[in-house]
Amino acid sequence: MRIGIPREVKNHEYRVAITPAGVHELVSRGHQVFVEQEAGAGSSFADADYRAAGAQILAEADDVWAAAELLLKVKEPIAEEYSRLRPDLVLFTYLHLAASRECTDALIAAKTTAIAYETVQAPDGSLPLLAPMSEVAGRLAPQAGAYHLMASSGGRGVLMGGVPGVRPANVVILGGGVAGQNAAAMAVGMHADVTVLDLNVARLRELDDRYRGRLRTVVSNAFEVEQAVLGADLVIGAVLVPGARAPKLVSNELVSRMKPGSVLVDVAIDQGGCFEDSRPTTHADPTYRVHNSVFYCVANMPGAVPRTSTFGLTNATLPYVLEIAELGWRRATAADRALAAGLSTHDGEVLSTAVADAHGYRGFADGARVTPDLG
Ligand SMILES: NC(=O)C1=CN([C@@H]2O[C@H](COP(=O)(O)OP(=O)(O)OC[C@H]3O[C@@H](n4cnc5c(N)ncnc54)[C@H](O)[C@@H]3O)[C@@H](O)[C@H]2O)C=CC1
Ligand SMILES: CC(=O)C(=O)O
Ligand SMILES: [Mg+2]
Repeated sequence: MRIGIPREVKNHEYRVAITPAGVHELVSRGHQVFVEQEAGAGSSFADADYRAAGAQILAEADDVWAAAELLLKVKEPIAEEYSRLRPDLVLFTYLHLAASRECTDALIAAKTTAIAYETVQAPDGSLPLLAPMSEVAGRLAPQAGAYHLMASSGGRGVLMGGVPGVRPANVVILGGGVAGQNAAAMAVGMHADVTVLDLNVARLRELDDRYRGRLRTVVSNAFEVEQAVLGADLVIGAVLVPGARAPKLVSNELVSRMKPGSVLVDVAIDQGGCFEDSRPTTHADPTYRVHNSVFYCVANMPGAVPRTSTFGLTNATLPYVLEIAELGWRRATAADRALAAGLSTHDGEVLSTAVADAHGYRGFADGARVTPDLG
């Protein structure tokens, strides 16, 4: 199969969809790989590294897209890329379509077959292609929060770990899944006072067992979220309902009663965000104020640590890329239900219930296809 790897174009996105080792694996199995010039530069991979692994380097993004039967990306296509979408292309990338009607409609209009990394779902319910980036974003969240808690960054002027004789920062993590657990690990490591809220008691039990009193676990409901948020210096939003828009757990009114200079990091922003006032920001301009609090809502947090993230991403995606390359998307999704769960659009139709629901597309019944009215 012909596989294309363009350079990412989103703001401060330095990841690339595959490492040279991944290219080597594909080429050694007889596939052709086309990499855009400098695509790996942000992750410290030179064109020569890809060439040595067997890739052909192409100067123009247009040529990479045109050469590809299967196009691997990191982030969803953005407006300047929509014209390159086409019906005989399989696009495999993070899509977050429930949060973007514009991108959904672009894929539908172009009749592209799109498979979303973040909804590939293993039989146990886990999300193997979201997990590595949730690990990265979760580990970054206390780091970003700690930075913005500094008075010099507009925050409350609280040091995460305090000092002997002075209280540490109060850190509240909403959602104890992959991102939440990784955020907790770092926040505990920084000696903060950490509380994790989740609906899933089994998750909280695991955390309680692992940390043996070094963090608190609380079942999530509106009352407990309010109590926790009012006491917090730093709130990290890390909830997920797979494929769907994130539930809004922190209202504008609640933020108005938070401590002045408190910081809210919304990791769940790529699914629409779990705070009422969340809107996506970029690494170039990551924060804004709501009442007296600082909101950080960067939708591609792992893009800031591209070298780590590109390895983590390729480790997870390569087995699925190989399935698609060897079998074609139809046979690959028929053979692997985890991969099939990632199918989002095909031939002008939405194949995901959660995405169709998020955009109110009419006539969608679970498992059926829907042709939205793009009117
Ligand atoms: N901003 C960024 O750069 C990145 C964002 N993400 C996002 O982070 C979010 C979390 O992802 P994962 O940790 O992998 O998901 P996960 O599925 O592992 O964990 C989500 C957790 O949220 C819990 N939850 C759902 N509703 C809740 C509620 N009302 N109250 C409390 N907990 C609730 C679930 O029980 C689950 O434990 C996703 O939206 C994902 O897309 C992931 C990577 C990068
Ligand atoms: C998961 C995702 O969207 C990201 O890593 O940017
Ligand atoms: Mg994202």
